[in-house]
Amino acid sequence: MSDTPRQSSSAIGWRHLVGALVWIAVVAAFAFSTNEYYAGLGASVGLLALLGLGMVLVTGYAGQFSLAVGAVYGIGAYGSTLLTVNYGWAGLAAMAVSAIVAGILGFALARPLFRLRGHFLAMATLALTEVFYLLVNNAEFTGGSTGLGGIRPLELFGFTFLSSQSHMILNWVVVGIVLWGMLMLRRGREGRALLAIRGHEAAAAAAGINIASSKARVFTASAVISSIAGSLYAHQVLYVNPPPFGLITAIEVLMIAVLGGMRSPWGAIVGAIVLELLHQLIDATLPSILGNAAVGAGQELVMGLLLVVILVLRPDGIIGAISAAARLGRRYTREPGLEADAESNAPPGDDAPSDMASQRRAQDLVGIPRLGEVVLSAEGLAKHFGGVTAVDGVSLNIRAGEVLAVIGPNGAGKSTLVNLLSGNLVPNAGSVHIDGVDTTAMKAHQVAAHKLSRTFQTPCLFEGMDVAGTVAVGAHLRGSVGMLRSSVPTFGSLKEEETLATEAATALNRLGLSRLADRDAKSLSLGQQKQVEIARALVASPRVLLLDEPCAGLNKAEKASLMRLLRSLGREGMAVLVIEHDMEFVMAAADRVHVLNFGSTLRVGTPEEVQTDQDVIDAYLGVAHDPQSGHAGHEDHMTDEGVKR
Ligand SMILES: Nc1ncnc2c1ncn2[C@@H]1O[C@H](COP(=O)(O)OP(=O)(O)OP(=O)(O)O)[C@@H](O)[C@H]1O
Repeated sequence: MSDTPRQSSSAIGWRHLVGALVWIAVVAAFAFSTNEYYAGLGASVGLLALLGLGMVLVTGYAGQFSLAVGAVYGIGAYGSTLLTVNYGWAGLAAMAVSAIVAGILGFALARPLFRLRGHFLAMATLALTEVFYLLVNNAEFTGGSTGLGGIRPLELFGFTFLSSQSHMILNWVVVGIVLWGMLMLRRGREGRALLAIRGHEAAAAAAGINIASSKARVFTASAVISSIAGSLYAHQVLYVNPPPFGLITAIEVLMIAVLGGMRSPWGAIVGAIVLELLHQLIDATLPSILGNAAVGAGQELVMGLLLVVILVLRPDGIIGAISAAARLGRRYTREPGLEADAESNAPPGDDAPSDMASQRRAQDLVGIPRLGEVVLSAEGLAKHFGGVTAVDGVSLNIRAGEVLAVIGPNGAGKSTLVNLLSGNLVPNAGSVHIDGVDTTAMKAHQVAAHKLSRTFQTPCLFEGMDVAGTVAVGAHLRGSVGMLRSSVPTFGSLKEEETLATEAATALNRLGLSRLADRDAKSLSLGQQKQVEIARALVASPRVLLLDEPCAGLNKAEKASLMRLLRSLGREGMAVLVIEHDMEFVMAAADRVHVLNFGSTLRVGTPEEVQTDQDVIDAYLGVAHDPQSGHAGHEDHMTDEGVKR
């Protein structure tokens, strides 16, 4: 199952309404058919599911491992408590203000926090939870370790939430709303952006996604959700003390998300329910095995072991396992021949409705420089990595309608040069201008907004995303729907989503990839992945296109089609820079060739001039240059094109 189901206006409507009614009916049926004790348990599981949803949002969607959940849960609980007990506020107003405070704090802390990665981020966010715990445990105004009581139950439209049944229904209605919002978010532009960030930050930034801003917004949203859970807790238990807001809760919520599956919001729901069932099972069986005294320690031991087993065997959790089984089922039930059909990949450009593509390009390129005008110019670019000078004073121009090939031996600085042009790296010296605008110090997403798109030497696709979703990420800057409008779709946001999906389909069609639209992009062959990246770059309608070794993994027919595609892009006025080791391709496709050696420019000229230049032959083409194979006499090698900054 792909993480990126697409959204259309038909996706919202009666099916969602029916889903909501079924959700409420099931929750109400459970609440009213059981006793106070189990309804109370159901209410607690609802709160844990809500906290799990917050974690899935920030960790599962955006890939940022945060354990700040204890602290924000506590902000909601203590905020509601203090405002209602000390100032006599109504519960709903206290809940709203606490959520706003948690959101503001989340937003303020997000930027410094998300400079950290992996376990450093986990440690820092865990420290936040611990600091909050120490604060409320020692401060006088929070009642210290004794806590605070006297909280009033929640009242809504004259109804007072007193019974466990009412708490359960309220909690699960809130869970349902957040679940729906998160499912909607995942289907839209902002959800795709988060999944792209999770998958590959450099590629996400190159597609125009503002990574820092997206992370800050998702952390804010997660803080608001956890804070609401805290407020609900306070108004249901009517007493708060520090223990529920510490380390143990953070780990329990992590356990829920891991058990259920981080990738889907359903994981939080399933994880919370299954974890509670496991608790019940252990409570029922452990005393007879270990004796009553060891039950607490035994619980923790069993849960810890379970966490390790899940992480080793099924890191995508129960929902991941269900999805894998469903995929397997689909494969067996699929009509014979369909799979083979999906495998067969028409060469790029062959099934492209060229008139449609040209029409779209013509629309997109209104107002851009005329053929031959300089679109991108770089002056004296230099980049050092410690003692290594990767690029040393390189200057170049790319003109509208031309294909400029950059060639040179391995390690000559070609990829570094592209990273400098695209904003993925900041130069130590020199400047870059696009359409006269100085983009030298801009970040990759800002450069992308100046109509520069790129592909990577090693395809940078996104885990769990299908081909259509991957390409739609490239259209990020063509849309404007933000997180809130993605989560609560409106007619306008759905319309925009349909437009982006159409744009992605057009780009896929142009590359001959339409039949692969539903396939997991990372499961494709290297050549197909390279083409998906080109489609992702093209859907942004760039003025400058940078291709890093696009021929790697392509067969002869696919290379010929790529050549045709480059020519047609040239005719449409795009400025193309292509790094390539395949000399036959370079000589046929390029208008000019820029030869790099040891980070410096060795020669610039037409393919014919460069091909016969003795310095170029000595440095790169060499005696081993084989016109049959078309490859220069140097071994290709792949480097990981991660975030190099
Ligand atoms: N992030 C980095 N840290 C340190 N050194 C780097 C980094 N990126 C590139 N280099 C070095 O800079 C030099 C140029 O590397 P670059 O990848 O730009 O060369 P290239 O011409 O693209 O090579 P290839 O054709 O093999 O891809 C190499 O010596 C490489 O080891």
